[in-house]
Amino acid sequence: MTTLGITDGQVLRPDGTVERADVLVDQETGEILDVEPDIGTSADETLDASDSLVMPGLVNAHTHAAMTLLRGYADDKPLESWLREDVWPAEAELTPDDVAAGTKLGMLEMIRSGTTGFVDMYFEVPDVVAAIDESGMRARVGHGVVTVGKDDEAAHEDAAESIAVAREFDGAADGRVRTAFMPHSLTTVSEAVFREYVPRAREEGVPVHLHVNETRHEVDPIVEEREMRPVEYARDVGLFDPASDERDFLAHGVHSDSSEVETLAEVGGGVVHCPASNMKLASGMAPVQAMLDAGVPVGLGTDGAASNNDLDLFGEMRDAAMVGKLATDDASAVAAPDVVRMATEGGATVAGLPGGRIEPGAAADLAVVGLDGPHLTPAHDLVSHLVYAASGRDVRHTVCDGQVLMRDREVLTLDAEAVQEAASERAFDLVSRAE
Ligand SMILES: N[C@@H](CCSC[C@H]1O[C@@H](n2cnc3c(=O)[nH]cnc32)[C@H](O)[C@@H]1O)C(=O)O
Ligand SMILES: [Zn+2]
Repeated sequence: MTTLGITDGQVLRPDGTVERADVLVDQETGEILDVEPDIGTSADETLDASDSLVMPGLVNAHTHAAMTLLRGYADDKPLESWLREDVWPAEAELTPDDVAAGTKLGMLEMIRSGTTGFVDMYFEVPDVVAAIDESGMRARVGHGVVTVGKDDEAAHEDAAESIAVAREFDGAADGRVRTAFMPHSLTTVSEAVFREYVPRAREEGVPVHLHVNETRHEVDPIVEEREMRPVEYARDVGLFDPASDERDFLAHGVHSDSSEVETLAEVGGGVVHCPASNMKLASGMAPVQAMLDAGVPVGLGTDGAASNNDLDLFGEMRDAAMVGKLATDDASAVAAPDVVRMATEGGATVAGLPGGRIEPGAAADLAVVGLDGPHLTPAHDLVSHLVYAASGRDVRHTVCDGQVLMRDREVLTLDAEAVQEAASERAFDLVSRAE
């Protein structure tokens, strides 16, 4: 057994308390062995956590990692015109190598800011998986299906590809990669495709992940045509089935009404709250406190870097807390401890990934946050600091599956300079092809 010891830090425990302890990790199983004072120094490899907080690695439960290539390419527009006029034309030009380069850039940024696991909906999934394998991160990935504007044959091909990659790559990268069937949304994928392919996802034993209730524009046609709320329609086509072993989960849920919140709680449907993307595209604000109160599993996501515009989950935590209060006119809503839980354990639960808790037997997915900056002084309450004062730049070390991905702010698994250079070059080339 080779061990990793994270020494001399304070540790954020699953109940939200903080205690002085070392964390000892079995690097072969990737699990935490123990959390006790003074147990780390004799480990094979050590990480210094003095003046730092060891927290569960953050989980970005909804993103499109390769969209880093379109960061800052089209801003200040609502979702529908942003997608149709700018994003989709550029994405039509993407090559597998572009997607690999953009995904690596996204992972570099995520590792730098303490994220250890993510959910990725995109295309060229084999290349995405190869990049994840290299980075050492954990992810649930899928091929996003869009059928609007396609003939029947092309629509079926797209959906069949999503099922095929979900089957092929589940368990890849030593089990760090899991998969899902990922229809883009209830309005960009036809009813026929849902009815035919959701059962196939069930046969493969993979969950379904999609965008739901993101904008009013997406809700209205469903309510008008079907006289059902979107979550109800989703259930009608087979999603959020409590009898399924897999947890289906939706991104956004902005316009979910109280009946939909009830339903999601009842059936255990997960929600990924993406506050920055929802503010930037003026989509609205999800009823997050109501979801938490009802017992809906909630995680946090950045969405793609083109609608955020970064992948730093510390920013998401602050946004979630701030807008959660503003939207409900209640300063006690979406409180810091709940936000930290959403960004860690909540995201892991929603995405069905290990991690999110620092305790013996849990996956050793960890972020070590330096506390020595003036903006984190004095340390009255470290959970408060994580949400309201810290940023991803405060992260010193990142560990996933027991392996050190970043030591002293240097990413070990990806060559930062080469990744940034390749992504810039490909991004400029991509947009010039699209124009
Ligand atoms: N196979 C599909 C690709 C779908 S991938 C997932 C898609 O979600 C898009 N996307 C990114 N952010 C958002 C959002 O906030 N809402 C809805 N879609 C988004 C993204 O641009 C990408 O096209 C095709 O042939 O077009
Ligand atoms: Zn999205």
